[in-house]
Amino acid sequence: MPVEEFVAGWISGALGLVLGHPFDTVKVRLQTQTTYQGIVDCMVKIYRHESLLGFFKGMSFPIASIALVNSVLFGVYSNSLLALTATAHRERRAQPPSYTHVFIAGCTGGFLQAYFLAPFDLIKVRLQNQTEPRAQLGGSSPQYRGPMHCAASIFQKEGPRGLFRGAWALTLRDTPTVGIYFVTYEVLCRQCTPERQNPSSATVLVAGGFAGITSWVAATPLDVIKSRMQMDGLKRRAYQGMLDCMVSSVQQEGLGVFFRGVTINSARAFPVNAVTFLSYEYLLRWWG
Ligand SMILES: C[N+](C)(C)CCCC[C@H](N)C(=O)O
Repeated sequence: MPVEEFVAGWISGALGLVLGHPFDTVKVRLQTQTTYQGIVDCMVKIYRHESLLGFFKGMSFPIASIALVNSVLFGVYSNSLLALTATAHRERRAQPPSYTHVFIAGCTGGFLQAYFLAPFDLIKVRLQNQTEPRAQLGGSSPQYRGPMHCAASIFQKEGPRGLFRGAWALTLRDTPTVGIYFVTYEVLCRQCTPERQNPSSATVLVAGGFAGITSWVAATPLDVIKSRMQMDGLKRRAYQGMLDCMVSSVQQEGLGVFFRGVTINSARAFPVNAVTFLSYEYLLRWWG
């Protein structure tokens, strides 16, 4: 994989990420805390209590890790397609792979990236859930002072396995839904593009955006469980495991719990994934 692709993928991924992070913070809070009435209430409370900075909590680690996570996701996807169909990226418009192959390659990418993503995602979620304003003289100071401190204290208190809390739910969330992500993208691109041609920028943006929304809607039920598992054990253990987390969440809050944060997640997914796919396609065209 050329270095330029890696660097540019990181930068464009990071741009999408910064754009989407405030939405992500609201989503994580709605999924794991019961103090908010809805999206607007959550936004107003974050702003009043923690200022604009509150929306950007937990962002530095995802920016540092997106290079790794995105390259595993797209790299494994593309190489799995190569193994399944014996076509490289530049040949795929002339000889389009079947949707089954796209789905299997996507699932493989999703499965492997989940392990790289898990510790970074855990730290992001723990930091996003700290509701204390940053530096508050005389006020209660937050449990974690920053991402490194958060990682170190999880490691100390819970051991190396602690850093992978919620990783199972994350793997189950991402394996099928990354398959859905790439299939949606391919279907929409092919629908809007004459045969054997590259999709236009507008098509790539729209197909990428909708791929983000569709896959996130499908991912939301396990996303809620994942976030709750990641927050578990901070004060006291509430759940025995993933199934227990599902059952007790449904018992206490009804089936609607599985769609907590779906609206805000979709609003975030469109711009983030439009930008991600546009840069992915263009980099491969320029350097391919
Ligand atoms: C498959 N799943 C929906 C989990 C995620 C796929 C999109 C990943 C993208 N980096 C984003 O943050 O939106």
